[in-house]
Amino acid sequence: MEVKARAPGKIILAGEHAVVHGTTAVAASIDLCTYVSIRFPIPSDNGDLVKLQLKDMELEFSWPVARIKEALPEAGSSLSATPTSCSIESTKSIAALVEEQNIPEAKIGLASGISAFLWLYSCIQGFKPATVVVTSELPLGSGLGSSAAFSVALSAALLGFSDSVSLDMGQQEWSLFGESDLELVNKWAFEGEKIIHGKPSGIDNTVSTYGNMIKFRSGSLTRLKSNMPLRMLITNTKVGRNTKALVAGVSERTLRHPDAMSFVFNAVDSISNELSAIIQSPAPDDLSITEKEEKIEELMEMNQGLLQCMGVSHASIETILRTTLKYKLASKLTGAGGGGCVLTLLPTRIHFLMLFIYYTSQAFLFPICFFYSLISLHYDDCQLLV
Ligand SMILES: Nc1ncnc2c1ncn2[C@@H]1O[C@H](COP(=O)(O)OP(=O)(O)O)[C@@H](O)[C@H]1O
Ligand SMILES: C[C@@](O)(CCOP(=O)(O)O)CC(=O)O
Ligand SMILES: [Mg+2]
Repeated sequence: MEVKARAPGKIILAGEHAVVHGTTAVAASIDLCTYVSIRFPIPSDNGDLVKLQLKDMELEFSWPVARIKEALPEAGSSLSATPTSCSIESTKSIAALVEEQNIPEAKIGLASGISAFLWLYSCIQGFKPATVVVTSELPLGSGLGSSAAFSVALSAALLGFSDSVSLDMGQQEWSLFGESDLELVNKWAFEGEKIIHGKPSGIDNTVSTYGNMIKFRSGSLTRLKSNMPLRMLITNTKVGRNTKALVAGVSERTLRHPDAMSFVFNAVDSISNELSAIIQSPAPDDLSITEKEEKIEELMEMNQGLLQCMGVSHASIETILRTTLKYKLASKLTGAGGGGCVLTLLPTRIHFLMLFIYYTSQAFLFPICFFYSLISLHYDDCQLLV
């Protein structure tokens, strides 16, 4: 039997980085997903390998089950219903398992994803041979939460085979998890994110697990219901970066300037709360859509300024900001910054096609940019195909 899970990526409308330090952030899932399928060999296959195939990159990694068991005895003793953090000892053993695989130098960033795979796989499924296939519509390391979508889809697929989750195995369509199963998927995915990000806030795995739009603070989520159209253009600067290093950089700055940074984080908190209130305010209220959009644009600009204070902007991001400003459009980075993707609010006054023509006429942007056109927000939560 094969189980396939899918989980969406995300954008952060306000509050990235500050959310790691306990303030509020607002995120929405997008309709680009990561897919993970798992197949266990039938007895006649005589398989004794755990295989991980990253289809988009045409890469395959494999380990004899006995080798994983020898390196990670601790993992096999955990219960799938009890998410477990990877100890320092297991982190070292996993590093050795990953090193044995000779990952191509240009793809070395995958090491953390492969490490998360080894931990989640052996904790949830124990020491069994299997073939795990991963594909993704998300660009990796670009701020759209590929690490979280990977961790969520992987946890969901692995749990789909475990006794901890009760699913109707006769389904032919994508099926949704129940509320308590979603919570379990989210907790395991957070353990994966910890291996990839170092110190994640948990917002990315939470929005990927539950879908739609959420407000998130210190591990707890509030589901948001948007009462206005919200169109975002996503531009990928294609400048590679690593979330773990950027998050660590902000923490170091916070240690150097604790007072100043606490004001920055508090300002971000207010921005996120105001943004979520505007998005949720009932449609026929005092503010017209245009007034709401203008407020959101201003909040995005303010959030971007504070992200610059945290030291996570980049020349490529500033180029996009300048370009969109020419058309009186507000933008901010999304995710960890340092390159990656930029959000631009497309207010109802702007027709997307018009903007596309203007924007693409900026020929100098072509070598560095890639558009995702309009990505629809409010995508579903993680799902399973059995
Ligand atoms: N489909 C995938 N297969 C393997 N590893 C993945 C996949 N998606 C994400 N990852 C891991 O997550 C890392 C990118 O995560 P991160 O730096 O947090 O950026 P983002 O989450 O914004 O894409 C990759 O370098 C890789 O280690
Ligand atoms: C910077 C941060 O707020 C978001 C990181 O998102 P991404 O990995 O760049 O997609 C980190 C976190 O909240 O865990
Ligand atoms: Mg990430």
